[in-house]
Amino acid sequence: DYVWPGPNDHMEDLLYLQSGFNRFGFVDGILSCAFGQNVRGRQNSAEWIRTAYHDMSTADVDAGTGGLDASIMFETMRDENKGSAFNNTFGHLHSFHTTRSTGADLLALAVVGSMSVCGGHDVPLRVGRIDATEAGRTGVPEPQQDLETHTKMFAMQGFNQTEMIELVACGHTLGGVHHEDFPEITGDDTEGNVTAFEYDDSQFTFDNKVVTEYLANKTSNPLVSGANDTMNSDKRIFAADGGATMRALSDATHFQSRCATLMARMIDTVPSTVTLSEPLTPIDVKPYVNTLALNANGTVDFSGYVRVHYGGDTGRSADDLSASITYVNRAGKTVSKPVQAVRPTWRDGTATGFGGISFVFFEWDTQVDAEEGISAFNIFVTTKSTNETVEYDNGGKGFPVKDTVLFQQKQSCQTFTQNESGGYDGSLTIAAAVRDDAIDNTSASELALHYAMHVPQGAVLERLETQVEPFVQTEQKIAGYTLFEVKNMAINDKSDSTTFDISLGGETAVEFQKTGALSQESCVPLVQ
Ligand code: HEM
Repeated sequence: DYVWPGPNDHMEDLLYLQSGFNRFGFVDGILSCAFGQNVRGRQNSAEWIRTAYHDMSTADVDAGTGGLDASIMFETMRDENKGSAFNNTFGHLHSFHTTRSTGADLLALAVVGSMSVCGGHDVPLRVGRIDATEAGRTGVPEPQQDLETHTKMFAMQGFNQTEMIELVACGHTLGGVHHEDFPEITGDDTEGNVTAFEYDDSQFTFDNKVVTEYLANKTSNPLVSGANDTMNSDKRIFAADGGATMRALSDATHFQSRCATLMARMIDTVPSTVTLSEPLTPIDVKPYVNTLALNANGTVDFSGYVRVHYGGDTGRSADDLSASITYVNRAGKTVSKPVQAVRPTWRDGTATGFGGISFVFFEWDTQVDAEEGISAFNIFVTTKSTNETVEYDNGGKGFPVKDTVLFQQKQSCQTFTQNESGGYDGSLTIAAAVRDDAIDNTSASELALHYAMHVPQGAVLERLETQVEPFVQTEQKIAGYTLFEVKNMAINDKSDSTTFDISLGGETAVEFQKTGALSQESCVPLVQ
C-alpha cells in the first residue's frame, strides 16, 4: 500500500493534476489534440508521440541498450530525425524537468497525455527512467528503406511483424508529413504545409481511419499513396502479412486496445539498467505540506492541503466531503484538536487529470508550538450526508513531519541582474531554522544545501547537477531554533526555476523545495 511521502509523488501530480486547483499544467502543450500554439502545420500531440518513437526506436532489446532514455535530444541533427518536432517537444518538457521527473519519464507522460487528449485508451504510466547523457546509436526507420530492413529494425526494438504493423498504424493515426521536411514524399516544400495521414481532420483524433481508409483504397496517407513508391513505407508495412493485421485493426475496439498496449510497450522499452515502477494510480488521500516554518511570534506555521480522490469508483462526491487533521507532537502525543481544512473557492477546490481522474482539495493553516514541536499528522475525511468519518493514518504511523530543520521561505529569495554580456547573473539566499538540540548533536557545519543546478549540455534539457553548499550560522535565535543561511549564492540563468534539498548530518531534512516560488521575492527578515 502507498505510504506518504512516496518517491513518485511528483510524477503522480504531473499525471493527475492538469486543470483546476493546484494544477501542474502539463496539459498546456496539448490543450486539444490539434493544438500547436497556432503554428501552421504543428500538432503537438503528434510531435510528442513521434518524438517518443524516435527516441525508443534505437533500442537494442537483446543488448539491453537504448529505448526511452531521452537520448533523442542529442540526436536532432541526424537525417533520420528531420524536423523541429524533437526540439519543440523537449521545449515543452523543459519546465517540468526536475530531480523527480526525468526527461525520459516526461516523454513517457507526453505519450500518455497525448493518447488521453486525442481520445485513445488510457496508457498506464510507469516511472523511473534515466536520461542519457549523450547520443545513442543511429537506426530510426526511414521511409526509403525496404520492408526487410524495417522488419529487422522493429525486431531489434522488440516488436514482431504484427506488432510492427500495429505500432505504425497506431502512430500514423495522428499528424502527417511536413512538406518542408519531406518534399521527396509530398512533391512540395512549402513551409507549414502538411499532408495528413487521414482525411477530414481525422488526424486530430486517435481513431482507426488510417486503417479503414487504407483498406478502402482511399487514403490520404502519403506513406501509402505517395507518387514516389520508394518512399511508401506504410504501404509495404501494412501489406507485410497480406493485410491480416490491418483487417483486424479495422475493428475500432481492437485498434484502441492494441494501440494502448503497444504505446505502453513503446514507452516501457528502457535500458536494462532501468527498473520501472508499477503503473501510477491516483493516490486516494494525499497531503501536501506547503509551509513548515518559524514565524516572528516564535511558533511554527504549518499549512498544506489534503487532496481527496472523488468520483469514478471511489463512491465519493466532492460536495459531500469535509476534511480535518490532527497532529502529534515531537514526543508522539496527539496535541491538537482537529484542525478544520477548508475547501478553497479558487476553481471550486477541485482538479482533474489525464484519464478523467478528479480530486477535491481542503486547505489547512495552523500554528504549532515550537517547544512541543510536531512529528506527524493524521487526516480525517467526513461524508457530510452520513456524518461518517474515516481516519487516514498513512499505514499506522501518521504522515511524518520533521521539525528539526525548517525551510524559511519568507527569509529566502532569488534575484537576477543583467550582466555586461547581456545575460543574467542570479543570486540565491536560502534560510533555514535549525532546532538547537539538533545542533548540539551534530556539528552545525553539517547543514548543507543540495541545489539542483541546471548545466547546459548542448541539448534542450540541461543536465541537473547537485551543488552542495554549507550553511552559515547567524546570530539570530528564536523559540529554541537558530537561523542559518546560504547567502547570495551565485546561480546561472538556466537555474531560475529548480529545486533543492537541505541535509543535516548527512540526512535529508527538507526535500524538493522549488526555487520558482522565490522569484522576485526579497528576503524578509524574521523580526520578533
Ligand atoms: C517504419 C517506420 C516508420 C517510418 C518510416 C515513419 C515515417 C514517418 C514520416 C516520414 C513522418 C513525417 C514526419 C514529419 O513530416 O514531421 C512520420 C510522422 C509521424 N510518425 Fe512515423 N514512421 C514510422 C513509424 C512510426 C511509429 C512506430 C510511430 C509511433 C508509434 C510513428 C509516429 C508518427 C507520428 C505521430 C507522426 C506525425 C508527426 C507530426 O504530424 O508532426 N511513426 N512518420
